[in-house]
Amino acid sequence: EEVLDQGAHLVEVSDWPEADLQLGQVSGLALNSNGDLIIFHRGDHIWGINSFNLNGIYQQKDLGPIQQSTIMVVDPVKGKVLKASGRNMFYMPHGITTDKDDNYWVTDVALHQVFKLSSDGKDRQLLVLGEAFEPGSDKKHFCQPTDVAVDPVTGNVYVSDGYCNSRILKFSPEGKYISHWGAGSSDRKRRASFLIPHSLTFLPDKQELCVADRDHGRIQCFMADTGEFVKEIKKEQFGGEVFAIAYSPVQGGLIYAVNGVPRDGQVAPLQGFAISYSSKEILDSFSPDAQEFKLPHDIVVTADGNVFVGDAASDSVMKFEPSQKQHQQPL
Ligand SMILES: O=C(N[C@@H](O)C(=O)O)c1ccccc1
Repeated sequence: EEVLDQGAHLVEVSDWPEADLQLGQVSGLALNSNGDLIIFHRGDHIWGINSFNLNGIYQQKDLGPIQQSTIMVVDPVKGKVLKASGRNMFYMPHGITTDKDDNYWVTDVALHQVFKLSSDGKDRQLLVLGEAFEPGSDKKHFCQPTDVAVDPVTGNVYVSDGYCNSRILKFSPEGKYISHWGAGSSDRKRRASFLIPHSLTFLPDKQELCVADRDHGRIQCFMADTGEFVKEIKKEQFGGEVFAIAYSPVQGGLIYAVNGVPRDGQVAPLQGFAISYSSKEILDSFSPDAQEFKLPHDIVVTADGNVFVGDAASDSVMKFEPSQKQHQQPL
């Protein structure tokens, strides 16, 4: 179907950021309650074909943790660095999210752990889930966990686990295991099956959790409370891979997504999408005008409709802002 010609079209803000942010592979993006952009990146560590063995065991432990600041707080208007932290803690950063108290929740796919960190610049570990460097699939182990989402009302914590487990786990605010669905869940009602649950976003106005089911090239949404399946959004334009999603409660709910290149070759252009949650229609698609997307890896949307995309291959973050289509240059 055509991209519906209504409302705004997202265009790249080509002069953002003003300064070079000295980023490594950008794996995760988040926003804090002040609207600042939080960037989670890998400094000089690179996820390559030799980073893990076939059992998901990290092979480069002897490199030690990343020395650079892996957590950058950046102002959304100019792209200036406001705060930098996260040194000497991580081996292979992946997902980052904030909770209603502005704590950071991050995943590290080499440590196979989830951390709740203070955002005062001291990175105090307020909660740690999983066992360092020990992959597993029980209630106390993850295998390359990819992302975290936190329900702002209940404080419940959802973890997408991950490259080598294909399940979603639900924990209490204090980190007590509650339930899980996807692989390994016996509960018939929750017969979900994921192929790299890669990104999570919480829908606060619907009390739902949506998952980027990456290699199935689809978005699946569930009741956050029960894990019950609600809906699936799968589009030809995704080309078989959905890497990341974000949500804005405007216009009845908009889901933003970025796609990726499937293992057996590119079948669709790399781009971002704005999708109506209710109609599942693609309302807008967007991509950078100067450089192409290479590995769009995470996406966030601000309260005023600006979108940031982190790219894990071009080591960059790109900003997009809504511009009314009507004022576009005539073709
Ligand atoms: O998925 C991969 N990477 C990205 O998702 C990421 O960097 O998080 C990957 C898989 C195999 C080898 C190399 C990279």
